[in-house]
Amino acid sequence: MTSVLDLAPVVPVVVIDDPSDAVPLARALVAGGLPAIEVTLRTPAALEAIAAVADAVPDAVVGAGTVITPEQVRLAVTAGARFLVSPGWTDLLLEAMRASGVPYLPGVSTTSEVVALLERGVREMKFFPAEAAGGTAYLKSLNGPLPQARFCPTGGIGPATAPDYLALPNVGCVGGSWMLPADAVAARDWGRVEALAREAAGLRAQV
Ligand SMILES: O=C(O)C(=O)C[C@H](O)[C@H](O)COP(=O)(O)O
Repeated sequence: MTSVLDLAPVVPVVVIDDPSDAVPLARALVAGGLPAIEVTLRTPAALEAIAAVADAVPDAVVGAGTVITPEQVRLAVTAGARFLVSPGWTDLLLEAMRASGVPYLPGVSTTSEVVALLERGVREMKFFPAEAAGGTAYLKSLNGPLPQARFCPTGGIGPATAPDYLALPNVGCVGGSWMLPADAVAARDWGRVEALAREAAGLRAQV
C-alpha cells in the first residue's frame, strides 16, 4: 500500500461516540477528498466504527489511532484497520505494530526518539503533540541532521497552520480534527463536514 504519509495531505483524526455516525461521517470525508481516516481508540465505539467503515465505505482507508498496547493492535487490525497510529511508542508496541502486517506511524516528540526509531528501521512517524512539541521550527531543525525521517505532525494544527507544515520537506501529511467540529457532528451535519474536508484537501495546493 502507498505510505500513509502519501495518501492525502490531511488525515482526519476522528473520535466516534455513536457508532452509527461512523459511516456517514467517513462518506463525507471521502467525498471531500480525504480518504485516509484515523479513528482513535479513545471511545468504546471505535472498533465497531472501524469495522463499519471498512465494510461500507470501500473508498476510505480507515486506520486506528491512539493505539498504545499490543492488544489494541490486534483488535484494530481484526476490526479492519488498514494502518495504525500511536501518540508515543515503546519497543513492545513497535514489535506488535511491525508484526501486524499493516503500515504504522509511531508517535515521537523528541530527537532521541527519532534516532531510536531510525535505529529500528522505522523512517515514518507521527510527530505529536506537534504544536506543543515545537511545531514547524522543530521539524525544520530535525531535517538538517535527520533528513531520512518523515513525519505526520498532529496535535493543535488547523487550516491556518497546516500549509506551513506541508511546505516542509520532511512532512508527508498532517493530522487534525478541525474538519470535524463537535457541533457539526452532534447535528449530523455531514454537508458541513464534507465542505471542511474539501477545504483541507485543497491545502496542499497552497504550498
Ligand atoms: O489520539 C491520539 O492518538 C493522539 O495522538 C491525539 C490526536 O492526534 C490529537 O488529539 C488530534 O489533534 P487535534 O487536531 O489537536 O485535535
